[in-house]
Amino acid sequence: MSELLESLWQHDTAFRSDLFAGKVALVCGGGSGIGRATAVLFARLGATVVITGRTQEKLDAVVDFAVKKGARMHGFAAQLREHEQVVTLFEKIEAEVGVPDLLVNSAGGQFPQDAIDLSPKGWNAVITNNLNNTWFVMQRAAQRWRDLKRGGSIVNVIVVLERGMPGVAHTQAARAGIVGAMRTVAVEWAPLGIRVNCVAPGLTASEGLDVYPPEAVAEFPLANPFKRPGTPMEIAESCVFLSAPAASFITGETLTVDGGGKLWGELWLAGRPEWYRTP
Ligand SMILES: CCCCC/C=C/C(=O)SCCNC(=O)CCNC(=O)[C@H](O)C(C)(C)COP(=O)(O)OP(=O)(O)OC[C@H]1O[C@@H](n2cnc3c(N)ncnc32)[C@H](O)[C@@H]1OP(=O)(O)O
Ligand SMILES: NC(=O)C1=CN([C@@H]2O[C@H](COP(=O)(O)OP(=O)(O)OC[C@H]3O[C@@H](n4cnc5c(N)ncnc54)[C@H](OP(=O)(O)O)[C@@H]3O)[C@@H](O)[C@H]2O)C=CC1
Repeated sequence: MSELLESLWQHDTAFRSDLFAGKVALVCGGGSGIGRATAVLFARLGATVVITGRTQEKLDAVVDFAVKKGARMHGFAAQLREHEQVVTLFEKIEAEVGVPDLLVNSAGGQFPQDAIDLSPKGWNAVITNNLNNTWFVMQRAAQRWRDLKRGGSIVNVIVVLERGMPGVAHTQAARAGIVGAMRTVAVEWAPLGIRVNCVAPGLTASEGLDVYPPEAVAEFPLANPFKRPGTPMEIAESCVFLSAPAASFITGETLTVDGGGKLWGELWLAGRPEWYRTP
């Protein structure tokens, strides 16, 4: 783990080292994968960072590393599907750290299953985990910014929607909901000085891939024309760009970071069905 964190810390970046000095960044899902890379990058660029997720130990490992590097980072556990926990989380952050200026929502996940077999409980679990949690957090941030008469930036990490994604219909539906909400509030919240954007990663080498069956994993190199997964830092750089002043005129937009997977590639997350095998 410390090797991985060290490589994130050393990774080349185009951004200025004091870009976010004086800012507080909240990264949901910051204990692993894309969220962890984003949190580490914010910390390297001078932000005070708060990471959240359900598992305190995962958060502590990232916080301990960052603090040893001289960065300012805090880890507060929360179940973001529960609105009350989101409200309490914001109260705790404001009391102990300060009001976040920047929000990156990278908390989420799903399991692979053919859509025809999804149970109502499984559908609801994934919708709640990817639509409700993101919405609760972005709305709470916006409410606090409105109350305090200050703006902010929100970046939601979603999935690529253009071609559908066999094996994860539930998550596609949830993320499409986020895009609809994002485009709507980009207009409603512009007068409040709030920008809202999404980053849509392609296949990315994170712990999150551990839930996919071996036959799906074996074909992951077919997901895009580079024939490799992206790295969490390749996604993090886009999250940070959209949070930065360099993106001050960008709102309601989705930035796809998928190595061209939208244009060429195949991804069968629950395994390739017989019909789509070559004869
Ligand atoms: C462009 C490329 C994109 C593709 C690659 C994408 C990769 C990633 O997104 S990686 C990132 C994310 N990380 C994860 O996905 C983490 C793993 N997933 C989960 O934690 C769960 O899937 C969860 C999101 C559903 C967790 O919700 P929770 O409410 O805790 O779920 P339960 O375990 O209680 O299950 C509720 C219900 O859901 C059904 N179900 C859950 N897992 C499976 C499964 N593996 N297969 C089939 N059905 C599943 C099931 O109905 C569960 O109820 P019970 O039957 O009563 O257990
Ligand atoms: N890796 C990939 O190929 C791709 C990933 N994505 C999306 O990007 C996002 C980040 O994924 P990635 O970093 O790869 O995967 P990870 O599983 O590593 O990251 C997801 C993080 O979200 C946290 N989390 C999940 N559900 C909740 C919840 N209800 N409340 C609080 N925290 C939660 C998890 O922590 P904990 O379990 O401790 O709560 C975990 O740290 C996800 O939305 C994912 O679906 C999109 C496209 C491709």
